[in-house]
Amino acid sequence: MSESLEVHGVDLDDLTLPEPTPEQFRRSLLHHLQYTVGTDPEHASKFDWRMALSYTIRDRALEPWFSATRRTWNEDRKRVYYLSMEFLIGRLLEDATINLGLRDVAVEVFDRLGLDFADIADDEPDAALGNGGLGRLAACYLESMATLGCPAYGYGIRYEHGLFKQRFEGGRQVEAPEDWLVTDNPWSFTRPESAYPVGFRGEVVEQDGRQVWTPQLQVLAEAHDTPVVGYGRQWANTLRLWAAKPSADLFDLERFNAGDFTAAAEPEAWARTLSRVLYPNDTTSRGKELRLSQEYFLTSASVQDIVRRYLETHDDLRRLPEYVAIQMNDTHPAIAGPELIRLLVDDHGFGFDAAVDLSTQVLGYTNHTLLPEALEHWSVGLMRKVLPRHLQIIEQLDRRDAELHGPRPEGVGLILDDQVKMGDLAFVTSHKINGVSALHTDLVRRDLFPALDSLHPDRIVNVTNGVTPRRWIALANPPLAQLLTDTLGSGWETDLERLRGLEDHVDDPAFREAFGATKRQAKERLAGWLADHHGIEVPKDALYDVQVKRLHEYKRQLMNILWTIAHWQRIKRDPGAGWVPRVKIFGGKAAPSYDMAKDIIRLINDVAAVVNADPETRDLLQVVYPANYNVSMAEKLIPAADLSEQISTAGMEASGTGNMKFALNGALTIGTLDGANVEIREHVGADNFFLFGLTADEVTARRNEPDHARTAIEKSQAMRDVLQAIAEGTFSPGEPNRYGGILDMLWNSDWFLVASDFDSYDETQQAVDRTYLDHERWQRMAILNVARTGYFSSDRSVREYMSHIWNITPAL
Ligand SMILES: [N-]=[N+]=N[C@]1([C@H](N)O)O[C@H](CO)[C@@H](O)[C@H](O)[C@H]1O
Repeated sequence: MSESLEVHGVDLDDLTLPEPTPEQFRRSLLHHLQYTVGTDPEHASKFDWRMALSYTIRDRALEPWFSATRRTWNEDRKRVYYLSMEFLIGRLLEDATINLGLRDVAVEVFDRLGLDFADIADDEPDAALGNGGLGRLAACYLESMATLGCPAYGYGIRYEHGLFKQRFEGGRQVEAPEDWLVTDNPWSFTRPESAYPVGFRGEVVEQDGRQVWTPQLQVLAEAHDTPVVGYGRQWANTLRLWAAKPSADLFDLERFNAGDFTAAAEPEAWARTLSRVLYPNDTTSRGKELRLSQEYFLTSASVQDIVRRYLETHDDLRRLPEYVAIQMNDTHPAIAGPELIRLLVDDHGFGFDAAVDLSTQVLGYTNHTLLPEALEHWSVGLMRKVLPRHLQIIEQLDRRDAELHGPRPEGVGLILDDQVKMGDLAFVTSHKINGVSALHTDLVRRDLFPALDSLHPDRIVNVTNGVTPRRWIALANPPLAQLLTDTLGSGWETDLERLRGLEDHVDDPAFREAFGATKRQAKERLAGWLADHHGIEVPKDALYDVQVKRLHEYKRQLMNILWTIAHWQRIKRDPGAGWVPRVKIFGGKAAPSYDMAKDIIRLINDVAAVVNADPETRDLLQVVYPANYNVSMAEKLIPAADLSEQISTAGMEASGTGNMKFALNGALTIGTLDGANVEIREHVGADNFFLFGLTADEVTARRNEPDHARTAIEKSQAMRDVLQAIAEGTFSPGEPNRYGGILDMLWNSDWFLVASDFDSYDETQQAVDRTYLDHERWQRMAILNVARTGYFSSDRSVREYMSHIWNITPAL
């Protein structure tokens, strides 16, 4: 701390904690066990120790948090505000411990107490406040912003229930409410002083030439802050999650006194639903009023908080873009444009044009998908009902845009066919729009916003996704992390391009052996965990072939399980052919209303039941599907993988981020030229990537060929044998038609081209087996994958956002 600061006569420097020596750490831990958790070592449960440890680590997070906040205020630094309906954080304890440089001390202290740090850390529930890649990306970006010293706030919703818990009954997915808040959350601080009214419905009347909106309903958004510590303990940012609270006047006392108790509580109950549960759809928008209300709840509370903070030290809102950047994580917070314009015009007297220009300079929009069903649009009627003032602003924006650009091409406009198009709204109210991989950004420009791109040719830029190496290597894969430090020295954690130094060691047999040992360790750890937590026994010396991600037809888990059946049939035909033992590992949830995805889950489990019980093949092929895939499970699965399945229909996976995590942990990718696979292959080299399948343009062409599915199936003996087996009920004894829907789809539509890519996928899988048998060659390829994927650090992505979109320089 540079100059000492006195507040209330307290020298804040006096508050700093002593260096965390093992002894000091032990004392602080036992202090919290006794005085914060309220128990003693003799009676403490795993939960008690975990809470005491969390408070001990949290203490250390507050220093970089306070100093970062003070520096940002004192130096009047520009801040970025990352608005996202999802933050798939996972667990925080071990991540914070590593970023504060306290893992070794903590492990040592728990050893001396006769306890196991990892076991205690495993007791923490995941904060599953997201569906998949989009939510996890937001979490990786927050951690990178803190590590880089980029002043930032993450704004999200404090869902009482995150993504549902998944279990299997008879192979079928069954959902149960997730309840991470059932026990105290040691990482969050309630900020009742930071609460904002958020209005809904009601009407807008013109008074003295001004539009005055009187909401019919109003809730309170209460802030809950979590420190996000950067690696190195130099900086920490804030994740502010809003909880919906009924404003006092919502309880209808009159009705209550009239004895109509439930009706009296109704408005209150409504208020709470705003932050009750996360919508479980990944890349699908359902257009529900509650979802729109949740999106506005998040956005309005956040934009009010941003303007309030700015006006605390600035009085000229025209300079807002110099101090504030707002990033919209997909269209979910796209109402931010109209909301900021509303505040500037209705509360701060700005003219409409000036307000629009100002907002556009402040806002950035990231598009994460091209899937039509994921592009949000709200009916004009619903928008008028829920947000009448914002609809006025959107209509005015649309008129203004038409005036500015003259007659617009067909299909361009914010409101079309009685629908408000949130993608177009986000585009016209942002100064930069980015896609999340090079291929995706090209498709965003060519297919999603061609007209707007030609009107605003400088707005669309690419920022390829990234992942944080702290969680996805240092935390998830300690043996590999240690080998990297032993080989490259420390520092790779914050400068991942240094992994390239491994290329100098690829020819060293001792290094290859050590590298191989880290993979074996990860496999043994996973096998132990699967046995203990899922009662699943897997061989340790097999090729671990892993596909973990949300269940969606474009991600083609179906093609993977169909190939697994073909492989099983091949082994049965010739068991002695020197097969590479394989463990096929699946993980992933389907949106509860996505029936086809749920059928695919059931098929995978049905195939597993038959294949795993087959005495002829079970030593050569196992299929496992541990239920409830989440961030913590990914941290155990990804380091153990030999083969990473990134097999989406080309042009449909905007980026993928699991693909990056697998490559950084030494898995080889079998994949299509889709999303970031393209760039991973460019970085690791075509020789170190198992490519197959149609390209994005070939996909478009193939879809236009009539009967493309039937043609492809008739050409593939292997696929026909697989479909035959399914149709005969091999995997659904007594119910041969169980998968009639899937078979019908494959023969007659197959929009995701499973049949067209099957043989290419099959040939490539056989090449994988041949390569795996050449142990040294596989090791070399695996080492080169780690060495050449430093580019996919989220630090690199965030630096690009800072320079190309947010115009912010790091404080560190
Ligand atoms: N929504 N959404 N989009 C996704 C993922 N499903 O969350 O965003 C992820 C993060 O950008 C992408 O990696 C992924 O390809 C894309 O489908």
